[in-house]
Amino acid sequence: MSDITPETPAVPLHVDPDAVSRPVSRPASGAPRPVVGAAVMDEEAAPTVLLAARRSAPEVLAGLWEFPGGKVELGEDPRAALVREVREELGVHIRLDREVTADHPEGWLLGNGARMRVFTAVIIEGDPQPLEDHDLLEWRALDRAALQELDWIPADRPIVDALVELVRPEG
Ligand SMILES: Nc1nc2c([nH]c(=O)n2[C@H]2C[C@H](O)[C@@H](COP(=O)(O)OP(=O)(O)OP(=O)(O)O)O2)c(=O)[nH]1
Repeated sequence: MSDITPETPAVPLHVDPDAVSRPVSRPASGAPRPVVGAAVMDEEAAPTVLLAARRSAPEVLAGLWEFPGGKVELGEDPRAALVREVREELGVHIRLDREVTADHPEGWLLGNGARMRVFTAVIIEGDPQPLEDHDLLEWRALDRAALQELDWIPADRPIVDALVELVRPEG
C-alpha cells in the first residue's frame, strides 16, 4: 500500500476575509431620513399660484427655492410630518390634497440620496411668513416657464414640472 496524501484538504487553505466579513445588506440606520414637501397653492379645484420658499440655510442651499417641508421623524406619518413642518416654518395650518407622484414609492430622489414625497396643499389658517429656514416666500403663477425662472434646488425642477402637469394638464 502506497502512502498517498489526500489532494483535497479537509479545511480550505484560503479564505477570502472580505467574503466572510461583508454584511449582507447595509443597516437601515445609515439611510438618509425621508423628506416631505408641500406644493401650497391658492385652491384645490382650479389652482393658479404656487407658494415657493427661498432657503436661508444651510449655506450650500441658501438662496435656492424649494417646497416648504422637511424630514419625517422616526415613526411619524409623512402627511402629519408635512403639516407639522409647514406650521413650524411658515406659521400656517395646511390641508393636504393630492400627491405629486414620483416613479418610486418613496418619492423623488434628492441630491443627497434621500427621497422626498410631495403633496399639494391649501392654507386653511394663517398668513404665511418665512419664520424658519427661509428668508423669502413668493406666490408664483402655476406656469411651467414662470416657475422654472426661479433658482430651484436642482432636484426640485422635475417635481415642479410634474406638479404643473398634475394640476394644470391643459397648460
Ligand atoms: N424641505 C425641502 N427640502 C428639500 C427640497 N428639495 C431638496 O433637495 N431638499 C433637501 C434639502 C435638505 O437636505 C433636505 C430637507 O431637510 P430640511 O433641512 O428641510 O429638514 P428639517 O427642516 O427637518 O431640518 P432638520 O431636522 O435637519 O433641522 O431635503 C424641497 O423642495 N423641500
